[in-house]
Amino acid sequence: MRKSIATVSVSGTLVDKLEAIAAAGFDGVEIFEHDLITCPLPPEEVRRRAADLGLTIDLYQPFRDFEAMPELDLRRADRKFRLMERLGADLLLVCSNVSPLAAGDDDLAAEHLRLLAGRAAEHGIRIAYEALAWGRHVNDYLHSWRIVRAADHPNLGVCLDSFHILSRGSDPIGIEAIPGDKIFFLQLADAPLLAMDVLQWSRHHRCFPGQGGFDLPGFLSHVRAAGYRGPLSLEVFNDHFRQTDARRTALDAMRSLIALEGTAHEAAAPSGFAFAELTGGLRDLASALGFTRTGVHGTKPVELWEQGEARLLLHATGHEAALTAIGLESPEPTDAVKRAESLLAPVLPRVRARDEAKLDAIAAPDGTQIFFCRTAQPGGWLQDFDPARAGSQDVTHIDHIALAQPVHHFDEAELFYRQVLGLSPQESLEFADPYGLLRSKAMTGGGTRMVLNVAHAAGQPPSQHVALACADLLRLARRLRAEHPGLLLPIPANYYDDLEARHEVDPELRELGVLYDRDEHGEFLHLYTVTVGRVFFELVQRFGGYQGYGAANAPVRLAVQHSRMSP
Ligand SMILES: O=C(O)c1ccc(O)c(O)c1
Ligand SMILES: [Mg+2]
Repeated sequence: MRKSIATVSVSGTLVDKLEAIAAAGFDGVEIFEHDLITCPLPPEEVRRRAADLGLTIDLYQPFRDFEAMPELDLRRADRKFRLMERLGADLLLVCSNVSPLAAGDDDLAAEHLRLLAGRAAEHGIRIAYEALAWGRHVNDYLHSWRIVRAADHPNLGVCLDSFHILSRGSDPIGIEAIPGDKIFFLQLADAPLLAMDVLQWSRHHRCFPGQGGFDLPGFLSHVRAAGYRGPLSLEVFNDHFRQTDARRTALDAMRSLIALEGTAHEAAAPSGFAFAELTGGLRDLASALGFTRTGVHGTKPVELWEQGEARLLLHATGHEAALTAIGLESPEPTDAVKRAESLLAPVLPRVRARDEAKLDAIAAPDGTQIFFCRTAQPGGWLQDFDPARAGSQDVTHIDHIALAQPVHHFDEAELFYRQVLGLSPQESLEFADPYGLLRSKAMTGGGTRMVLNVAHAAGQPPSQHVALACADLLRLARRLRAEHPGLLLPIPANYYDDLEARHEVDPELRELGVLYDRDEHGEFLHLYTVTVGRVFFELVQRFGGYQGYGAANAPVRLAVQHSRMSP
């Protein structure tokens, strides 16, 4: 289907917006009135720019507070029709009246809309009537359809907007009863499931399909079943997207539509971590945690450090320590890359020596490289290392990797991990940091657990971490406390006073500085190393079916990390 987007969804001036939207591959735009009014170019010039960029102007909007007013005002409409002729737009969105002066009279609303459609027809223009979720009398899509049906004019149809329909909890199955050719326009937006005033929710928190909690695939299937043939158009009012780079937002918007349409290449979710790649000379830390250097890369200054199934690729270079790449176990790496490519993720060029294993990599939104590997396969990536097995077995595998995302790119990161990698978002959590509120969301599937955290600008502790699963965390903690004093993050006694008030726990937790959590499935022990550069390690042990990440203890970790950063 053709793909469009409302200019309100991206940042910049109208010309910036059109350029970014065209660059992302959209076919058309909805021009938001505010963007035109504030634009120095005459409508004819906007029309020419859009055409030069290969964009059609699919809709002009919004026309407000028209129907069922005490006095019919066609003068304002006439002016807008003339403007639309100059702009080359032939569809006007009329949203349901929010004025206290409007009458709750469907016959009058239908009569007014019929007259409006008649006047529009003289200009070759059609009217799409949209029920705003907060409309004074008309706030439900079936109500708007009843009025359109009663008005019975060929130039009048409905505009369906997924936000208005799903935010009110209306059942979208009713869409199938609307004739497809009476659905003049379709606007798509997702949103996080929030309990708040619906107008505020709509104007600030809409997001692209797949970034929120609505069932957009289900919604779209009803619209398709109705026989709608027009464009899929994104209309997203979002405080962050108004501020971020328009090209990046437009590309993300396009990615969300490709995923929603279901036309991306299919690939299975990764089944776990093959490796974590880190720069900045973390050898001493790895060694203290019981990792052994088991290989050296044939051609690159990279060492393989292993323990159980946990593998670290360590660069010796002296940059600030940072996590630069993640290897994911993928049943079919070629499919994974094809899916990523079809969803517009940047595929990274790899320079490799002739006999090295082929590794396919893409870039995540924060620049982290993601490699798709089949470690067990003969000739897999491990062949590039000269192996010598040995070492301790306290750590069994990588449990999860947590990456801080800039606040403006959190939604983009969520969409990436969800659609490109096939992970499912878990509950969004918030916890107090001494200097901010931290948002965190786990993305999981097929044995892979990623945690995305919001990075704050002000004094945020470095926050990339690799969590290592341990067979016997207390044993490892005893050894680390004895042999490497200063390696583990100290935990305040007040934490244990509170913990012991809530649960009967082993007093050794306090001695060792081990943190504790539990959920309805099981228990969790964890602790943290001090931070080196941007990176720290977490050691975890899950008991029973514990599903979480110790988020309840995150405020304690953050406070300790902050106190260590200050002089
Ligand atoms: O928030 C609004 O006013 C508004 C305007 C036009 C729309 O299409 C819409 O969905 C909301
Ligand atoms: Mg709308």
